[in-house]
Amino acid sequence: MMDKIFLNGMKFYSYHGVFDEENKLGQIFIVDAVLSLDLQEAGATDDLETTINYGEVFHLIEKEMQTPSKLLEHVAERIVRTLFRQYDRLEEATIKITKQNPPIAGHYDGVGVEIHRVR
Ligand SMILES: Nc1nc2c(c(=O)[nH]1)N=C([C@H](O)[C@@H](O)CO)CN2
Repeated sequence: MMDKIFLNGMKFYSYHGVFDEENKLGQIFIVDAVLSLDLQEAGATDDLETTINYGEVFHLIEKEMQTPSKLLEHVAERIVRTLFRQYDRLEEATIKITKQNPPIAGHYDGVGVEIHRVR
């Protein structure tokens, strides 16, 4: 199994959605990211340059979340593309985006998408 870096429960106030009200009012989105790469070198050398800095990943994701899209699929795909472009050592990425309170009447914990891409 491949090594992983994860960022769990990132929260952003953004304006993604199919409906006008979502684009105007915005809402909270929760993003979970799992990045697969070989972490042996970082484990052996203790050197941040030999891995992916998850603080930097947070800010890349934050920037993509600030650009409105209609579909969560599109947001997730943009995030993955940005990460692959930025990090040569990244081999696989899983991005999950959850809306906890979309304009859907009913009781649920959240709705959303999860995508997994291999370079
Ligand atoms: N597969 C998807 N279905 C829906 C999305 C989406 O992003 N992906 N979005 C919406 C609305 O924006 C939702 O927030 C409220 O109905 C609907 N379905």
